[in-house]
Amino acid sequence: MGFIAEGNTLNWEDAKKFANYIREHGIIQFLNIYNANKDRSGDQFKWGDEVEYILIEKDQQTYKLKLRANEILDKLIAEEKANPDGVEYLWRPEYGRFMIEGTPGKPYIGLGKQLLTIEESLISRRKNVNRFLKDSEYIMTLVNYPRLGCKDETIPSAQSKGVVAESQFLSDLIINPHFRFSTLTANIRQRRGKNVSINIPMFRDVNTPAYLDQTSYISPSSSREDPTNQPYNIYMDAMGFGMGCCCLQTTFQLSNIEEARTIYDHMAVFAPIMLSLTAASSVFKGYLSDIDARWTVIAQSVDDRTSQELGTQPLSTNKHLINKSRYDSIDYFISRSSSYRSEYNDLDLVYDHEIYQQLIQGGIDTQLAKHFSHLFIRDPLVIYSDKITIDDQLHSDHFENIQSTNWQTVRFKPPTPNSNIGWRVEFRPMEVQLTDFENAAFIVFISLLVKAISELKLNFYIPISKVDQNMKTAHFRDSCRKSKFYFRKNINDNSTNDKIEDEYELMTINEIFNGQEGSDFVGLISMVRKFISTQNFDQDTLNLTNNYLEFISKRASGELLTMSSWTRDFITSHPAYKHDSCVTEEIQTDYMNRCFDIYSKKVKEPKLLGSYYN
Ligand SMILES: Nc1ncnc2c1ncn2[C@@H]1O[C@H](COP(=O)(O)OP(=O)(O)OP(=O)(O)O)[C@@H](O)[C@H]1O
Ligand SMILES: N[C@@H](CCC(=O)O)C(=O)O
Ligand SMILES: N[C@@H](CS)C(=O)O
Repeated sequence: MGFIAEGNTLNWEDAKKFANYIREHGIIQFLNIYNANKDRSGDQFKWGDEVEYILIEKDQQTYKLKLRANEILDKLIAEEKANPDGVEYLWRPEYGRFMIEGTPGKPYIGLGKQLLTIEESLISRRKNVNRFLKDSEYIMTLVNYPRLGCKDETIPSAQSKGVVAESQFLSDLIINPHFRFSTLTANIRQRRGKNVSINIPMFRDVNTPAYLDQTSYISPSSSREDPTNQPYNIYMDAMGFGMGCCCLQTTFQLSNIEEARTIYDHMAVFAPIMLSLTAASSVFKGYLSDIDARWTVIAQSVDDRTSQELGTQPLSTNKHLINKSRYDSIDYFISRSSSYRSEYNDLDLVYDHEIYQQLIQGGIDTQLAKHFSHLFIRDPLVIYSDKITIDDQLHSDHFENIQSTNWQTVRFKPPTPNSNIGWRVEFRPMEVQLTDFENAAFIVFISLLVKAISELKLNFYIPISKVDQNMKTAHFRDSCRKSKFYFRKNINDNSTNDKIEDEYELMTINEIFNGQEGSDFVGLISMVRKFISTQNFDQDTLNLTNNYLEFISKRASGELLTMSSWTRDFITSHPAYKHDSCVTEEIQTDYMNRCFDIYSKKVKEPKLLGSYYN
């Protein structure tokens, strides 16, 4: 969840008048934070996870999205307010009125015995919410509700075409009632000048017609010339289709700013790899899609760029031609470590030159100045009317405003003013998994990897343009088993003698994790094992991490399916499936039943989980 405050928000016409003010003061606030914290060192390795859930109501026949997560959240937050230091979990709003986000009550410290508690914490986190649910209500960790946008999929049932999203498929009622979320929705749409337009390829099965109108998206008046009305295309028109998706994030506090900058870069290289390995979203708006991951759907769902910024009209009122959505992969590496080479930053970075100068004059080095002046090409979207003039020494609201609406694969997070929190990196690409076992496995794996990078001085650099190509590849159907990703051949090598093109090659996810036959590349699982061998883990922790690593190794090898592939298999072999890409209510119900039975251990699903989840 991004930066949130109480109060009234400005509509776009009013908000844009303050854009320059917010940016300028956002940078002043950042400089204050930077100067107070640039030399801090020796911060503990603290870290945490964020898991997003959807709220479902199950009756005998169907599963529907329940639009009252906000009511449950009110109760959870009341408990937190009454006992701020004593609650085991922190609960936060998410975009959908059917969503909720949970994090540990306090960050974990160090790596060791507490790894044993992660899965247990995820299990009891659900129970913590269950206390406030009715018998027929459940929270599930599904990336997206398969038929979101089809008729009658919510309780209460809701009509489309509200004034906020103006969507022909989604009601405004699905948006969390906190002002942040409706303001984001309306202001993105108004800034852009029209509805967002999300287009993803449909899976073309033998009976899939070129034009499908299961959700009647082809309105009688719309023409086949319309880019949103192309054959074999799934068209969605609202922020909720993207930000209604759930992810699994992890955040790490590193010992000092330099370590954080280095971890940021290496984890950015990992983002597409982990997106592919955790892929868990292959159905959108009731259709089987030809992509396996949510990322592009969210990217398109919050793309507020104007025609000028997109280059279809000459720049006049806007300042920059912008190559990506606010939600996208990062464009720039920021580390000053010895393994960094400027050639890795091979994208033509768009950044605000005035902000850049402000940062340089404030004492920031060119690399970090470029990073933040790149984030600050964006306008603030949510401005709270009574929090415009604030004390820049005490607050960071304006900085956080821009920072937290740059939803990128990794986020470099400076310390929070007036707190003991240090420099952090948030890893954001992973898709949430069906079971707490899988979520725990990925949380633990990423935490071990982050530590291994620092302690074993691993080097994952490849040119950032190749990371972008990997990001595209990660979406391909079954990319985890079938695609190849650019990856560094020698991750122990921090020398800089080779030609850049000789440093990397195309590898499968299996090779990246399990090593390459006939080469020195041993794979990440071995690297993480090597790191573990340097830690004095007790036997229980060793057994646990071993179990998780074996599971991840099998996902990577393709022996176990990703949730996306498993979902495709389930749907295409369902007796009611007509090989026309349509996921009907009947199929969805059986699918959700199956997910539910797997999660609650009523059935085993070895194709997805092997024998690891019993
Ligand atoms: N000092 C810390 N170091 C590392 N991680 C922390 C620290 N404090 C909290 N976290 C973890 O960071 C995650 C996000 O917490 P935080 O309160 O920073 O959220 P946020 O600002 O809403 O994040 P987001 O960047 O997702 O908008 C949680 O997993 C939490 O456990
Ligand atoms: N739900 C979003 C992330 C929302 C956020 O930025 O907190 C995702 O799946 O990536
Ligand atoms: N949850 C995200 C997307 S709406 C945020 O609050 O920034």
